[in-house]
Amino acid sequence: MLHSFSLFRQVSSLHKGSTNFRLLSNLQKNGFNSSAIDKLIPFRQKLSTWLKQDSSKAKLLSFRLSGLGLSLLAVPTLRRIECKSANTLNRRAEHIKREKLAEVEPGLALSDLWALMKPYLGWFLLAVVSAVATAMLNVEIPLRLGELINSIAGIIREQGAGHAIDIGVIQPAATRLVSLYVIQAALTFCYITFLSIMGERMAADLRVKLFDRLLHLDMAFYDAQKTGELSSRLSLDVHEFKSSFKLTVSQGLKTLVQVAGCFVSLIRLSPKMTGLTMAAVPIVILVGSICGALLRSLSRRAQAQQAIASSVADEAFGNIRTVRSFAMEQQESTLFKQEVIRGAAMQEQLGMGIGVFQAGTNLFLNGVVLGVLYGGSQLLSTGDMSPGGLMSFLVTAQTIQKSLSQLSIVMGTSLKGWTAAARVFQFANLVPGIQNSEGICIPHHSFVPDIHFENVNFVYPTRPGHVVFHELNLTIPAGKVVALCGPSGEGKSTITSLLERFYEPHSGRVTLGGKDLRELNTEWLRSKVIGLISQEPVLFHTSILENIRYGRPEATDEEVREAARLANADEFVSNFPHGYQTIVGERGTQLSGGQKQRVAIARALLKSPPVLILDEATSALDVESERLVRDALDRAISGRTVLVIAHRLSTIQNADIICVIKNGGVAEQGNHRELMRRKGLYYALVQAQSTND
Ligand SMILES: Nc1ncnc2c1ncn2[C@@H]1O[C@H](COP(=O)(O)OP(=O)(O)OP(=O)(O)O)[C@@H](O)[C@H]1O
Repeated sequence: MLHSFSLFRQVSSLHKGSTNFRLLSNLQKNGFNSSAIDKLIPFRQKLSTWLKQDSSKAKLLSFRLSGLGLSLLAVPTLRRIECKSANTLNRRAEHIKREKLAEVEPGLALSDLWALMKPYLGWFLLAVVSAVATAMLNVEIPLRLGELINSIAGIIREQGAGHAIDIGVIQPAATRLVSLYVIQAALTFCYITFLSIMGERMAADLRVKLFDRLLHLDMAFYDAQKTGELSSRLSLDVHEFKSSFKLTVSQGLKTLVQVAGCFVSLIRLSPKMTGLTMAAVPIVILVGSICGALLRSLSRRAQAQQAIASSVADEAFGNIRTVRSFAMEQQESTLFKQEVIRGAAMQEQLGMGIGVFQAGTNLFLNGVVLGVLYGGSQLLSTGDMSPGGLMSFLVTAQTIQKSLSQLSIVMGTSLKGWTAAARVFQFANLVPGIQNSEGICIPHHSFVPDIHFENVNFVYPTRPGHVVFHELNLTIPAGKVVALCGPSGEGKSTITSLLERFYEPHSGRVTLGGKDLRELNTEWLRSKVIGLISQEPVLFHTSILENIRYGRPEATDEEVREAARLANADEFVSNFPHGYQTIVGERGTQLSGGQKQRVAIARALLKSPPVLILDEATSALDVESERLVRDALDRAISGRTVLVIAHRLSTIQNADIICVIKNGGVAEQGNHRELMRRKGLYYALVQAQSTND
């Protein structure tokens, strides 16, 4: 208890946004659990953020409570499902759910929307004009209809019943009406087409902008995001925004103009009846806004639930080999089913809620129409209104009724679209901390690729409580092979990430060729200087040829073959029926582990980088495969500055320098013979490994 209290006091003394490396490093060395520190720091930061944002949190809370009426309906159904699946992987789903519900919806800046629409303003104006004109015609048509009925009624009155109507007399009114219908059809075509063009182009722009931005964001961003979430923003959210934009502008604008125009028409037709009809409006607005709030809350929770089901599926597909090898298909399927049923139950309730709302609204508004009919017949009998006038009043009132129910759907959809756009722009507006194209490229002739880590302090942004490096100093001389070894989780891979500038040191610096990495052009650094051969070779779903060429698209087929020959890959690739054109699956399925590694080595060799990082494979290869890979690697490293992460110490005995990484720094260094003589950490590691072997 005292221990925890002292830990909390020490952690609480950290300033927000800063990392006290000495303190954290001491806490870790003294046995404090880093995950406990991790938990406390965000807690402290969350608390202060909560206090700062209290007003918006309060709003959110009241919004959630407003959904209580309908969420009560959901409880019994969900309980039943929960009981059935209590012994499945619920905790994973619970975790995802907590994350989803804790997400605060981002806001949308109008300037972002404006920037997106600006290139298509011409289409937008044409669409708006056509939609408004269509709406005005919708107002005008009932009046013209009334005019036609009045002229027919006039003829019948003049001629008496039983005579055929002289078409010539009603022709002008009929022609006007037909022309209006034709114009209305043409205008409808125009606004739908213009909005379609604009919506599709804006959605394409948004997708491209978002994808481009995501590709350039820092690694720290990816540490905190799920890839499924990113693709959902690229596809679903953009789609939602596009559809709702089109609907809002076309139907929303049209209905608003229609309601306003129809209202004016009603007053012109009969101010008295308009006054009576309008008495119903406040009731509609009040009931509409209460139901709207309830439905919005339910809709948000239903959407979050759907996202949970998608996350479960994404994880299962992404880790399909693990799922298979632990025979967890049934459990994964049950978990997915449980989340899908839960989502479906919520969607059903939402559907039911919308049904109740719309049925009630229709019933009420139809009652209003009956009232109008009753009032109208009274006015008809006193001669205060013509039959055509009553007909126009009824059609106009019904147009308003339809428009209002249309408007409530449009509002729901535009809210969804607004939220979706906000979510897209939330990522599209992020600025990468590490800019790719800024900085210098050292000319080839004066470039000596020696690397220095000088007093580097580092924590991962997603784990601010865990110090990875405290005052790390490490030198990798040009043209030498430096191997990193040490216990697991001590930071060997992190050194390579800092060298590739995936992350920035908190303090201290990393230099290459005498220049701080921050001064160098990152694109040049990654594409021309550093080559990486990682533990898990990553292949794309394309031909072997294109996989090797990845990173140097301008390389000729012959250069690709030459790289494959050096990497001992040419022979097995040529033996495939389609040779270099063989398509490999997303994760290089249909290639063996050793073959994948040799393709990855060929890819790195094609770049011919002066600095090579080798994250040695831990996966066991058979003797022949290992010999081929090792042979390829020996060729790959000759004449280069090489940083090797060694998992099996037997592979690094010939390295020029071996560094043991421990406790946030280099604990020991020298060549194999020196370190064995010293009988220190390296010696102990070698002993431990040979005992295990
Ligand atoms: N992306 C990340 N975000 C947060 N913490 C990370 C991340 N990657 C690694 N870590 C943490 O940083 C520490 C160093 O990890 P690193 O992968 O560099 O160790 P390593 O020595 O290469 O381990 P191994 O030998 O097991 O591969 C570990 O405690 C790890 O949990």
